Amino acid sequence: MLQFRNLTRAYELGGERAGVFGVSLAVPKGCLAVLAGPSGSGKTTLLQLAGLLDQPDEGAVLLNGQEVSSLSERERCDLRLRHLGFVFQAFNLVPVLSALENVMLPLHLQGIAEAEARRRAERALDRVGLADRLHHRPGQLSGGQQQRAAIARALAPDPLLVLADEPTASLDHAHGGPLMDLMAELAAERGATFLVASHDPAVIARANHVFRLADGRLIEEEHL
Ligand SMILES: Nc1ncnc2c1ncn2[C@@H]1O[C@H](COP(=O)(O)OP(=O)(O)OP(=O)(O)O)[C@@H](O)[C@H]1O
Repeated sequence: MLQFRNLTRAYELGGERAGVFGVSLAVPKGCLAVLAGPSGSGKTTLLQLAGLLDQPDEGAVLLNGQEVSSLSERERCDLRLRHLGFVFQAFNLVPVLSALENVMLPLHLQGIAEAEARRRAERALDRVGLADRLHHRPGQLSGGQQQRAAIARALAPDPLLVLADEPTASLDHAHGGPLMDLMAELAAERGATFLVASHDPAVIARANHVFRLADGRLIEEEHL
């Protein structure tokens, strides 16, 4: 489903060279894959390349066999809107909108009509256990509930690929595991592919595939 072919994205700062170097990997459809590694190992850089938010210096990103990293900005933007979902460490929900309105937002951007957008958003929030919190604003939800709303927002448009950067980092330990269980269930039931960057053992323990990075290079792969 997602492939990196010999990806290099180098940053030069103060005479130091950092980034990711020659990374090749493949993530099959419907699986929960984790990019693991210490701070600075290149996890976010790879997620940004997979999310078409950045372009590699060398190599290619393929989605369903199609080379997508060299498409125009407009084409990449369109692919992002239609086929990719994002979950961030800090949830990134719009504070003045309710949970329901937050989840409806990407559906509106796709041009989906109001009633259908509402139906899909309600279904997505119900699936993540927030049926009784539709009209709460983010500030009226707990951290775990906000992250579940963010997952509902990422999944409501039915993306091929969901990218999550340290999704459990703002949650206490008791909430990280159940959140990952939910992602694993959603990956299996919807055939959506999840690529998660994390150094949280609770996240890594639930992955189907673990790609370990160090200093911008892939050093180990585990298929569980
Ligand atoms: N825009 C940039 N300019 C210069 N260097 C950068 C830039 N973005 C990332 N880097 C460097 O590239 C390396 C990889 O960074 P990246 O953010 O991908 O790591 P990470 O594994 O996600 O770390 P963390 O777990 O701390 O988020 C780091 O050494 C970082 O300092």
